[in-house]
Amino acid sequence: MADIDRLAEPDSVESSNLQAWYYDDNGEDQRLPHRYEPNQPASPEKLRDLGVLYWKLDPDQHESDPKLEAIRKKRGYSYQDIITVSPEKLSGYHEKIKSFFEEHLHTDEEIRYILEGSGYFDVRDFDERWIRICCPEGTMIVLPEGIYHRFTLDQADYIKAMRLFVGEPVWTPINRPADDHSSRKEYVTSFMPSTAVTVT
Ligand SMILES: CSCCC(=O)/C(O)=C/O
Ligand SMILES: [Fe+2]
Repeated sequence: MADIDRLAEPDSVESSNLQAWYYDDNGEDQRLPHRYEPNQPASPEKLRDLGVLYWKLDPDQHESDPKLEAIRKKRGYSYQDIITVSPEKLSGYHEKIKSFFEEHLHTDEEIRYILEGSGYFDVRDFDERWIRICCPEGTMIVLPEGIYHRFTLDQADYIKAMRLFVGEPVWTPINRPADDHSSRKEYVTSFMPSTAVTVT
């Protein structure tokens, strides 16, 4: 395997230290962890099967990180910017926070690299359960095109994230229901267990 391919490999199921769990929809503040009692962890295999990729990177090096550079090159991420989500830093904070937490999909991957602070991405599995993915500083996460998901800050109310994209960015969320959207159909074909083709 070439160096760039090795460097750009997502964290493996075995090496993963990402924390994810099934979301207890108990009506409390969305920024709380919403863990069941006892907790119901979601395995790295489960996230892999849903098409979620992630890497643990060093945010102090984000301006000259060979691993980030390899990921960017390998996956064609030609665009990047930085977004800070906090009541003080983001104009239209309340509307944006509300829209991030509406269940939606995108017509492209959603790629975020958490440089400071933390938050939660929730992804829907095929049993209609939410899986909450904890994203502390240093997490780079890729949600595949067409996956239903949402985002919330945690109680610290602060995240600074790099957004990456292939080509000209399109941030527009497509709210659920979007089952007939081509991106959703493609996602279902690729990842739903009864339709996905498994490569052995
Ligand atoms: C962590 S960046 C803010 C969330 C966001 O940009 C988005 O599109 C959520 O789905
Ligand atoms: Fe999104």
